[in-house]
Amino acid sequence: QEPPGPLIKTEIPGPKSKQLLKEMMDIQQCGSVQLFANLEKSAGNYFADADGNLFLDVYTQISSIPLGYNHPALLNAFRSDSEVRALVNRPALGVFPSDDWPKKLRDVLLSVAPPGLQHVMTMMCGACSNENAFKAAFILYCTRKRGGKTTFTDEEMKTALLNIPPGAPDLSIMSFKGLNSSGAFHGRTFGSLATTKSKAIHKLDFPSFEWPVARFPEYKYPLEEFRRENEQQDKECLADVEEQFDRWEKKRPIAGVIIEPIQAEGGDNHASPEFFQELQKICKRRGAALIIDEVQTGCGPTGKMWCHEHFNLPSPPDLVTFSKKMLTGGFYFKPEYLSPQPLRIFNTWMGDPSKLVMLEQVIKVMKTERLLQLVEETGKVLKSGLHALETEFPFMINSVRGRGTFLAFDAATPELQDKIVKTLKQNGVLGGACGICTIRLRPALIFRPKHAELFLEILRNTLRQL
Ligand SMILES: Cc1ncc(COP(=O)(O)O)c(CNc2csc(C(=O)O)c2)c1O
Repeated sequence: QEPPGPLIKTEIPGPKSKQLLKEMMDIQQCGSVQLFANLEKSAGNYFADADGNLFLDVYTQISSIPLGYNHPALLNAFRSDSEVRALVNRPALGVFPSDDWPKKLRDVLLSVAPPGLQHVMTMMCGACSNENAFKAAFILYCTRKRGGKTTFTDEEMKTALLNIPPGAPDLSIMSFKGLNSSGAFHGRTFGSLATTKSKAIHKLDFPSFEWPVARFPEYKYPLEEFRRENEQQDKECLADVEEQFDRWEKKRPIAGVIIEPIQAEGGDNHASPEFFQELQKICKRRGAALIIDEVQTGCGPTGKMWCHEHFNLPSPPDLVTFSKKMLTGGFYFKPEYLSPQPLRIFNTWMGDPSKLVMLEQVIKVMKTERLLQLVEETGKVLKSGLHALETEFPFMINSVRGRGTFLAFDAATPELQDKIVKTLKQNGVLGGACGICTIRLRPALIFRPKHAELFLEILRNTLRQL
């Protein structure tokens, strides 16, 4: 049962969180921990911390809990004997999946596949999903280079083990970053990290690949007042994509392009449907895979199951990666991206059947409670409220933007961004920051208009306080 509203009893973080943090710092570097949760008292849209404080949560564990805390459908997900067994007998899915696994993949994951895609691989997390989507892109690129042959020369076999061409070919994946903004986030494992362009601290001290980066559009808001400038952004960025393909053709050919439908770490940077439609045409013409990273935007927060559905692409993306609210990692893909041989896209677990038991419930609740419609309805209340606040506090916040409840606004300075997030927390709201000065909203799919009104009231009081 959700509480009627936030309740802050202590300074934030409170004494128990501070004590627990001290204990944990003796075990690992956990300076990123903000609060310790009391999972028994957390309910719906409310996060309870170890000190008895209750927060309205509009950040939801970095945008990864679809139905809020302790949803009954999830608490009851492991009632039957078969569900418990899926929990306790974790299989190596690439070798000994249980006999209900093909049906689970069809009934759960393929039932919500992006339009036009009928293949899916489960994986462990967002980075793992992107790593293996890259591998699928490289396999197809090289198979095509061999004229469709699926055998390897002795030289390829030998040099692959030495990490040198031709066995380990000098190819690349292109990612995106605006000229003056923080850029893509695709994960922190080595391949995905090579395409991550949001913060230096994610990458310092780690060897990486020198791969191409194209410009991501940087729009002015409100969109309707800057149509011409923003169309010019699209034009320049698409020209940059073409130029990168030309420039890297000799040096390190681009086998794939990865892009978020909204750059969700880089500062909620948006691009138009026209930009994505043109990008897809360029990828087709250049023989590069288009990989849409829906790890943070996927599973409904923009009002559609998949954010790229807003772009009306003439054909499906080649691969779509997911994690977070989908509770399992993985990627959907076109049939040509099926590896010709087994054991090339592989790891011990290849995902986790118990997560599909939970996802099945999430999808059921999304349907029965019409949560995509609720996201649209709540998003309208939230967005118009944010527009009212940017009018009331024009020197503090600006550039309200987003789809569904996947909304954001900019603070006038990075310092003010930090103060707003900190003061919101002290006032009982867990929010999130991203990019250089953006405040991002990532509520659960069960966030209702009443929660939006409450959030807006607390945000208004916070801005008046600063
Ligand atoms: C668009 C997108 N693609 C891939 C990832 C990586 O997912 P994980 O590896 O963290 O599951 C993420 C993860 N998001 C994320 C937010 S903060 C963060 C971090 O590691 O600091 C990671 C993502 O937003």
